[in-house]
Amino acid sequence: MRYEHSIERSTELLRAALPLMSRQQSALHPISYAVWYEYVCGGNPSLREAVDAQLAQHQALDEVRTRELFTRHIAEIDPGTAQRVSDGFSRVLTGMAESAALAGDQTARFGDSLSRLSADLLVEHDPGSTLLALQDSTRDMQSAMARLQQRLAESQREILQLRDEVRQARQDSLIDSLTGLANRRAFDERMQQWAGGDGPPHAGADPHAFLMLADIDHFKRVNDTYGHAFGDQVIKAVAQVLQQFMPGGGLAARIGGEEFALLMPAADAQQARDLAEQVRRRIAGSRIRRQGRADEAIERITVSLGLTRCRPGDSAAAVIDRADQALYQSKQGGRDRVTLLAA
Ligand SMILES: Nc1nc2c(ncn2[C@@H]2O[C@H](COP(=O)(O)OP(=O)(O)OP(=O)(O)O)[C@@H](O)[C@H]2O)c(=O)[nH]1
Repeated sequence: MRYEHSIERSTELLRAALPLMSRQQSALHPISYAVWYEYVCGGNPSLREAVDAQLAQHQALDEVRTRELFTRHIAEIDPGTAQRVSDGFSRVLTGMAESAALAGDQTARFGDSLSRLSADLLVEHDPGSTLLALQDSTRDMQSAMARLQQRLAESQREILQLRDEVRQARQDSLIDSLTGLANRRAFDERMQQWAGGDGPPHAGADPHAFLMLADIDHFKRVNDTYGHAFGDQVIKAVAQVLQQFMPGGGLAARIGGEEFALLMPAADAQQARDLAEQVRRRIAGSRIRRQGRADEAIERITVSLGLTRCRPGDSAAAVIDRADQALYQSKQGGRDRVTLLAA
């Protein structure tokens, strides 16, 4: 998801963020602004939860905590992007401060000239020339205000662009670059959301959530026999199958070198097992060919799968541990099989 806030919306967010920011112990700078902007816009649940927990203890955010929140929930992006965004905020805020100061000076000058003109009127100067001078001052004031408006509009555009960059970089940081599946961090976040009491992510549609772990069998041998590049090709092929079978509301992730997870809603254990069996069969039945060597026979690629139900009340770690035990049993039992460990 990308930020698509209108100028009006980002102004609203700016207005909402600034008072919250100023109540904290941290200085007002681009990093604290980013934290509070994310907080008020509501698109960053983990940040919101962390800030709310802090505020619930009536603790204002100090410098150290603010930077921690930024690093953990916003800047988990490459340092180059983080630096660019930070520089961008500095620029935008400095520009806004300069514009406001300019407008302030101009307003003060306007006030002075009004006082002078009213004094002139009182001492019977030529009223025509006084009115002309008044007209000039008003025109100056109008153009200062127009410049201010333009600067603010430019600043807002720049903020939107920077927000887009942060969101995009964060999005990228949740994707596994080899397969395009969710990565370990995205998987952990989703599991935490569920274990944190929000209910399974797909609870609205189906209260039954299952976790399936899959591990490619004898993958070291595949790498050793056909090379690392072919190993990568196998990983991608397995990922594609998981993606194909992922039910709506589920999450398919690559959580280790040759280990995958599928978080899925299913009506009951039988349905979850059927889906895992389909995944297993599809992979075992695939013919993955080496690029440029279409005729070469490759040994069958298989996966072992461990499946368990995610029960309300379970911690994320407990569910993963149970699925891991089920996977281990599949390996011990001869591989290329599904084991369901009842909760
Ligand atoms: N090509 C490739 N290989 C990887 C990647 N990540 C991990 N590996 C390899 O995956 C292999 C995993 O091997 P093991 O954990 O020993 O297990 P295995 O050979 O799959 O055997 P079982 O799991 O017991 O069936 C190691 O050789 C790693 O080097 C990757 O991104 N690409």
